[in-house]
Amino acid sequence: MPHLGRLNDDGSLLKVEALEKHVTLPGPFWAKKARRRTLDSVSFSIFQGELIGLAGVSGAGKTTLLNLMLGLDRADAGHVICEGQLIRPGSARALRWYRRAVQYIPQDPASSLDPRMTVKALIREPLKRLKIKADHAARIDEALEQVGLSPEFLSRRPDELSGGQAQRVAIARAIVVRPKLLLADEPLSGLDLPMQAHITDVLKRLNHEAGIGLLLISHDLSVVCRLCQRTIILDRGAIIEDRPTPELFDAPGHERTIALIDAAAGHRSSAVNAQPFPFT
Ligand SMILES: Nc1ncnc2c1ncn2[C@@H]1O[C@H](COP(=O)(O)OP(=O)(O)OP(=O)(O)O)[C@@H](O)[C@H]1O
Repeated sequence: MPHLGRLNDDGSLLKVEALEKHVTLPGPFWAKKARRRTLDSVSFSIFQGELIGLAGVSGAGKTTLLNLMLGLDRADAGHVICEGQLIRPGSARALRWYRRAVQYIPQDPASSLDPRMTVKALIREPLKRLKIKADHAARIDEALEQVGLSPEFLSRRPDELSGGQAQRVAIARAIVVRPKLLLADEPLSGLDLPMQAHITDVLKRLNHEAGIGLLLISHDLSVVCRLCQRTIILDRGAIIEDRPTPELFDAPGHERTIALIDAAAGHRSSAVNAQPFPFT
């Protein structure tokens, strides 16, 4: 499929339209299996360069939605659309254009980085896999610099990296293909506060300087409010809020949002060297 570079009919880069997903619950082999709805008519659009937070408690359906948006799983109803094309599971070749446009940052970089590979080989790997014809060495240097790592890291292996350095390598691997959008699954979890602030700055800079959009998935609204202009709250598989972040914090429209804001404020106040919580 050629990379057409056009937008969806509503002007968005990525559109999620009335997505439904069910899971079949385990039970005795003779019984009719019960089904539970994990996504319920989920719709939203992501426009070029937007910084969006997708928040919800554990079990809200964030991972289920992410897997559909990445074309790793098939919806029971509804669509994911990018550049006017339906996104669904397919061969690596068929999805190559999409992987160039939309990249994924995993939750646990340490376990997603092949321990046998050097940082240089790890960052080069998506360029090779996606058959990107460019000066690979120059792209690798550029990506490393964008995440604030010096060239001395190129020869290191994952077990020679701290958690924050490994996360920056994971981000470098995602941006080396020059995507339009990053889908990041809890990218700050497991990092201390200074490193969280550093990675937040890296993601902000990528947005300002390279125009890369972000869908940041997190259960923690304190992370979302530092980075994202718009916040979507997912609750029991359905979107209950989709609003500008300051507005959501000023006047939350749902009791489940208030609970998430209270939890986020609690995280901040219990943290050493906590910075002021911007919207409370
Ligand atoms: N394979 C499965 N079998 C049964 N239930 C499942 C399966 N996968 C997901 N679920 C259920 O679907 C719901 C949504 O799960 P999902 O992992 O998408 O939530 P989440 O918001 O990502 O949670 P977390 O923040 O803990 O990762 C949960 O109730 C979960 O128990």
